[in-house]
This record gives sequence, structure tokens and C-alpha cells, in this order.
Amino acid sequence: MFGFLRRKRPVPPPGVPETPEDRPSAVERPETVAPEPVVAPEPVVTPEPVVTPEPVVTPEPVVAPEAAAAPEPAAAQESSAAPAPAAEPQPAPARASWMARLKQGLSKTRGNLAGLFSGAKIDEALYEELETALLMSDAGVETTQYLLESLRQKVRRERIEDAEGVRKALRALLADLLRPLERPIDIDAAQPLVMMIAGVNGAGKTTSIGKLARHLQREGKSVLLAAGDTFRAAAREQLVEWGSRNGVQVISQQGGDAAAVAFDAVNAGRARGMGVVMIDTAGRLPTQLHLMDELKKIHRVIGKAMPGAPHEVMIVLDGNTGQNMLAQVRAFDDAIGATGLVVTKLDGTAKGGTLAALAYTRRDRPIPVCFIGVGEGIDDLQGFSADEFASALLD
Ligand SMILES: Nc1nc2c(ncn2[C@@H]2O[C@H](COP(=O)(O)OP(=O)(O)OP(=O)(O)O)[C@@H](O)[C@H]2O)c(=O)[nH]1
Repeated sequence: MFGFLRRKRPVPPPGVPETPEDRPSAVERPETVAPEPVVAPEPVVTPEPVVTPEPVVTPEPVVAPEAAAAPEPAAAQESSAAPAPAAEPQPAPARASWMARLKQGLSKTRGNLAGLFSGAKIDEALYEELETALLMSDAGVETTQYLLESLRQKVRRERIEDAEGVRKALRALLADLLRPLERPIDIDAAQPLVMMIAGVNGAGKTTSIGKLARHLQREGKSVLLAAGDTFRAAAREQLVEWGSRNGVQVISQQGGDAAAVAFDAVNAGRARGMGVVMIDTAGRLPTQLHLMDELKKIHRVIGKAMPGAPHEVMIVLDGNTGQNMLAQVRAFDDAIGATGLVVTKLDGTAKGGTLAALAYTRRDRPIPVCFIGVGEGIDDLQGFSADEFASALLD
């Protein structure tokens, strides 16, 4: 069980959600290697000269929520592969092994910080070096000042007398600062739980979706993915390919409208009783206003397909981004109301301090960091823990 997934109800027995009835008919799966003998082969070959999915064109999609029970809209194609190995519960990786990877991943940020304390005296020089290290980790001026001032007070108040004590005090302060960012996702909050994923180009959206889907499968959840990145053909193929390798159904549409794909996917997810529907979207910069408008539309249309959805709106951030991450969070949050963040690529960055800035500058309305990624392997994406993060930087 991963710390970042919260359950309310008991986990269904392995394999239950993946009964054949849950699966789409072969008709809808042109890109599959699926073994089913296929009822109607037409869509397989032709890439469906897109019949213009109704929901898309109009801001208020015609199809009412009841459409959920209807068969999936024609324009969307779907792929999935061999019977999902899905619900096979695997032992959660030992937290210790994750800590080791986290520490290793954050080693560049950590190198600037943790090394300062050994054999040091508590004097102005130490505070100055700490200030430089925090700034270099991209914690930002405001957050650095806050941490240093709190540290000085704590050192005085607790009569800390050696550098080792200062290191521990800083670790505790950092963990306290980061704690409001912790939040596991409640994967039983709705059925299906609809998650919309957005972020700038190359932040790691598609990869994170793949990793999350596997974690969710391990928790016994059936997962449906929507290839909503209709701009980049390779992105669609990436998701479809990933889906077929892992036995996850993927709704996609060649050259279609992202909102239509999302709409189809949510309806399909409802009709098939899926546990989670994850909707990928194309990368975009907050300055590309028309693309931000498109994102709002996707969000709106998802709500038409299922009132209350999307239940989770995750913004994926590249950990190398540094302070610009704050502007990205603000822009995406303004557009579609972020419920959580995924910070990827913390491995290989010296800018791990940005999370402290994220916590401090948004202390009035923190947006939780639900997951962090420290590598390309499936288990390199895990739930965020303030204590673990602070410890990986300072122990
Ligand atoms: N080192 C490392 N690489 C990662 C991590 N997460 C994703 N990547 C890599 O980042 C690259 C971009 O990932 P994608 O998932 O394609 O990014 P995207 O946001 O979907 O990209 P667009 O669709 O172009 O916007 C890929 O090479 C991933 O393997 C991580 O935590 N660490």
C-alpha cells in the first residue's frame, strides 16, 4: 500500500474490476493486438474520418449525463491489450528503499545543504553559508529569510550549541513548513474517480500517468486512460503503447478534439464501472492563452459528462523549473483549479528547495504535492512526505 493512496472502502479482490464485461467491445479497439475475434472490424483499419464529436463543438455538450450509460461515442478509438494483469497486488516497495532513492535523487540539492554542518561552529559564517545554500536550492529569498530567522530563534530558544543540533533544527523547521503540502489521494472518493492532468510541455505528464496507473492497478483499481494530448501524435501513441503493454484501456482519437476525448472517456468510464479515469492533456505554457482556454473547456466538458468531475486536477511540474514553478502553479490553478501537484525529475536537480518556496508562498492556500518523481522507473514516483523530504535533504 502506497502512502499516497487513501482508501475508504475495502479493496476489491484482485481481478474483479477487470472482468471481460468491463472491457470494451473489440469494435472500439482498432489499435489492439487484442485476442477477441472482433465483432465489427471497420474502425480497425480506417482512422475514422472524425465525425466531429458533438460535445466538443458547443460549449454546452448536447449529451446529458445520462449518456454515460450509452455505448461509447463513435469517434473515439480505444486500445487495450491483453487481459489486464492489473489488479494483481504486489508488495509495496519497502519505504526504506524509497528513502534511499529519494536521497539519491535529491543528492544535488542535498550536497549544497547537508555538507555545511560537519565540524562547523554556530556563527554568522554558518548562517551565511546556509543562506547561500538555500538560495542555490531555489528556495527563494522570502522563504530563505523565513527559514533562517526561524532557525536563529529556535537555536536561541532551545539553547542549541553545536552545528549538528542546528542541522536537526533546520530539518524539523523544513518538515513543519512542508507538512501542509502532504495529502494522499482518496481513490474511493468517486466512481470513477476522474483525474485531469495538466502542465507545461515535457513536465512528465504522460510518464506520471503511466506510473500512477500501475500503482492504482496494484491497489485493485481498474483504470481507463484518455489520450487528451491531441496536438502531439507521438503523445497519443506513447499512451496507447503504454496502455497496451500494461493492459490498461486507452481512449484516443486521431487528430480530434481533446475535450471530446475527455468526454468520451468519462462516459466510457461510467458505463463500464471503472475505478479511475485519468485524462492526459497536451503540454502548454500559461502564456498561450488560447491553449489555456482550451484547458478550461476540457475541464468544463468533463463536468458535463459527470457532475462533480474532475475530482482531482493535477498539475505536473518539472522539478528543474525552479522558481518559475510558482508562476506555473498560479496560472494553472487560476485556469482550472488545481487540487494537487506532481513534481517530477527531482533526481538530477539542485533545485529541490523550490518545494519549500511552494509551501511558504502559498501558506494561505496550499496546493498539496500529491506525488514526487525521482526517476523514470515505476516506483520512482511516490506520495510526498514532508518528513521524508526534509530528511532526504538534511540527514
Ligand atoms: N529523470 C526523470 N525523468 C522523468 C521523470 N518523469 C518524467 N521523466 C522524463 O521526462 C520526459 C518527458 O516526459 P513526458 O511524460 O513525455 O512529458 P509530458 O509532460 O507528457 O510531455 P508533453 O506531452 O510533450 O507535454 C520523458 O523522457 C520522461 O521519461 C522523473 O521523475 N525523472
